[in-house]
Amino acid sequence: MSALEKTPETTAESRTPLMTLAGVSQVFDTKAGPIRAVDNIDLSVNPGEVLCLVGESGSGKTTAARMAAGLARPTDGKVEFAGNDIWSMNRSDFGRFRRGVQYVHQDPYASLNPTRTILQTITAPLLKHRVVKGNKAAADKAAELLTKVDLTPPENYLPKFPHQLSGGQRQRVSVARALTLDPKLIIADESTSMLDVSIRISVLAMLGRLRDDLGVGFLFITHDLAIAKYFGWNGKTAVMYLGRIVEFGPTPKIINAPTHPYTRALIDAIPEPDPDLTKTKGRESLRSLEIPSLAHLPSGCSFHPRCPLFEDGLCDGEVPQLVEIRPGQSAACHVVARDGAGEVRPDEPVA
Ligand SMILES: Nc1ncnc2c1ncn2[C@@H]1O[C@H](COP(=O)(O)OP(=O)(O)OP(=O)(O)O)[C@@H](O)[C@H]1O
Repeated sequence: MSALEKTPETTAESRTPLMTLAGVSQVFDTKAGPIRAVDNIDLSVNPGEVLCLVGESGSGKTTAARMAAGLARPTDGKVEFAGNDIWSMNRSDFGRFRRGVQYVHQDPYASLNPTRTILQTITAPLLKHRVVKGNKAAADKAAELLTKVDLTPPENYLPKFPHQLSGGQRQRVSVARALTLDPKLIIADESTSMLDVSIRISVLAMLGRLRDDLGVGFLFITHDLAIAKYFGWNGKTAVMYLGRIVEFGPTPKIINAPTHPYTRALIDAIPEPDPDLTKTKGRESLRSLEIPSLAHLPSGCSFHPRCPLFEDGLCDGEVPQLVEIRPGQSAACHVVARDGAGEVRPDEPVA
C-alpha cells in the first residue's frame, strides 16, 4: 500500500496534518521586478478541519491556495499532503494527491466546460478514475451528487449546459464535481463571492452541511471575515497581509478578540451590523488607506505605514515574526508582542 492510500485518519499517526505548507514562498517576476506574492508562510489543515485564509485582494491567498493544490510549485518551502512532500512524489502518488485535494473556483462559469452537459461534467471524472463502472452507474452517482448539493430533482439539471443554469446552480455543480473523487480536502477560493447575497447564504449553508456530514477538510479562502466567521467558526483562521500571515488562531478568537492591528482594521471594515463584530470595532483608525506595492514593500513590518500602533525605529526595522500572544493565538506585530493585547473583555464571547 502506498503511503498516500493510508489516510491520516486511519493511521496510528492520526495527528499528521492532512495538508501542510512549511516555510512556503512564491516569487513572481513582474515588470516592476520580482515580487514575493507569498513570503515564508506556515499553515496546516487537519483532517476534517476548516482553515480560513482571510485577507484583502492581492494579499496572496490564491497563490497560497494554488500551491496547496499542487497547481503551482513554491519557490521555497515544502507542501506536504498526509505527511508526504508533494513535489517528491512519484507520478501515481501525485495523481492520488491531486484527486484528494479538490479546488472550487470563484467563477464556476470559467471552470465548467460550456460544451458539456452537467451529466457529462460530473460523470467524466467518475469514469476516468473508475470510481464507478459503466454509464448507468455513473449517471446514478451523478444524480446522487447533485442531490447532495441541493440540485433536486437531479434529472432537471443533468441534461442542461452551464449557460442554462444560474450562478448559484453552477457553483453547486462545481461543488458536486469536486465531490466526485471523494476528496479529503476542498479548497474553496472565494467560492461564493460572485453570488448575490441570498444565494451566497444558501450555497454557504450547503457547503456547511457538507463540511459537517462528510468530515472533509476545508481550506476556505475569503476576503470577508464575516464569511469566515459564518463558515469557519469551529475552525481556525489565518489573516494574510502582503504575502505574510499576520495573525492566526481559532476563528472565535480572531473575530471576537483580534490582536493584530490589521485584523482589527479588517473587522472595522465589515459593513454588516453584526453585534459580535462591532464589539471590536472603532478601536483605532488607520494612518493610511493605501496598500503598498509588493514590488516596493516597506521595511520591517509591511503594515507599518498604515498602522495606528506604529513606533518609529521599532516597526520599520525587522520583519516581525508570528509569536503567541494568547494561548493558541499568534500575531506578527512588534508592539503587541512587547505589550500584549490586553485581557479578553468578559463581554467578548471567546469560545
Ligand atoms: N502569475 C503571476 N505573475 C505575476 N504576479 C502574480 C501572478 N499571480 C499573482 N500575482 C500577484 O501576486 C499577488 C498576490 O495575488 P493573489 O491572487 O494570490 O492574491 P489574492 O489575495 O488571492 O487576491 P484576489 O482576491 O484579488 O485574488 C498580487 O499582487 C498579484 O498581482
